[in-house]
Amino acid sequence: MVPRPLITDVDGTLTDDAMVLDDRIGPALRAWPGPVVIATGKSLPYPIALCNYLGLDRLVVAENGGVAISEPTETLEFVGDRAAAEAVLAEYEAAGYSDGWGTLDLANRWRETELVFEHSIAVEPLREIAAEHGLEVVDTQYAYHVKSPDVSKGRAVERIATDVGFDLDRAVAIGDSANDVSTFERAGTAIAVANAPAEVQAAADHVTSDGFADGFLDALDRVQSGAWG
Ligand SMILES: O=C(O)COP(=O)(O)O
Ligand SMILES: [Mg+2]
Repeated sequence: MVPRPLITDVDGTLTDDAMVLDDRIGPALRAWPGPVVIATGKSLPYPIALCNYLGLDRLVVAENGGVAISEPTETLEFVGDRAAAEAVLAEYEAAGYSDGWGTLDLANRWRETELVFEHSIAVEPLREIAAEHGLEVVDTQYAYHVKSPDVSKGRAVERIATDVGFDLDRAVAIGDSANDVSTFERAGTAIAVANAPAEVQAAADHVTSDGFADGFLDALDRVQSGAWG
């Protein structure tokens, strides 16, 4: 039997509640018998470094699907429009608001297809301005992302699956937030960890009892034992 692909979110799924990577994640991902796709809202250097130092193939979705990379097949795809998001930021700032990052902004520094705002900012005016520019605001629970509506982790995962040649119907997707629902919709088995909000849990086939990395590791065990198909 061909091993099942695994598509995993990072923040809130492979981490603890302080967003620190759980020590058990590296061994668990290296032991997964099929391809592993890291699909995150973070900018590209973060998941590339994660794969690098965990010893994983670089199959990466970054920026909520704005960037898709498969190193084995030399795929590098960008979709989305950072300039459009910058126009939203400029208008938001002109209205007296800020993106919340201060002067050392490591969240947007390497971001190429969207912009991210700190989670304590005033989101309603941001939503209004983004909508006027044809963009949307996605709440990952840790930040707000201003992005093109046609950009999604799920669409980027489709691109990687086509290039690498794996079957999404056999894939297992695990995540915790609104930006994971598009992946849930495409994978054969979708699992939300317990810290996911109700609407994200409702989009999954299974929900773990534990939250964060404890839930993720439990989900891997259940899939591998055949309990969750
Ligand atoms: O970048 C974020 O806001 C969240 O990142 P994640 O998609 O890995 O959870
Ligand atoms: Mg997450």
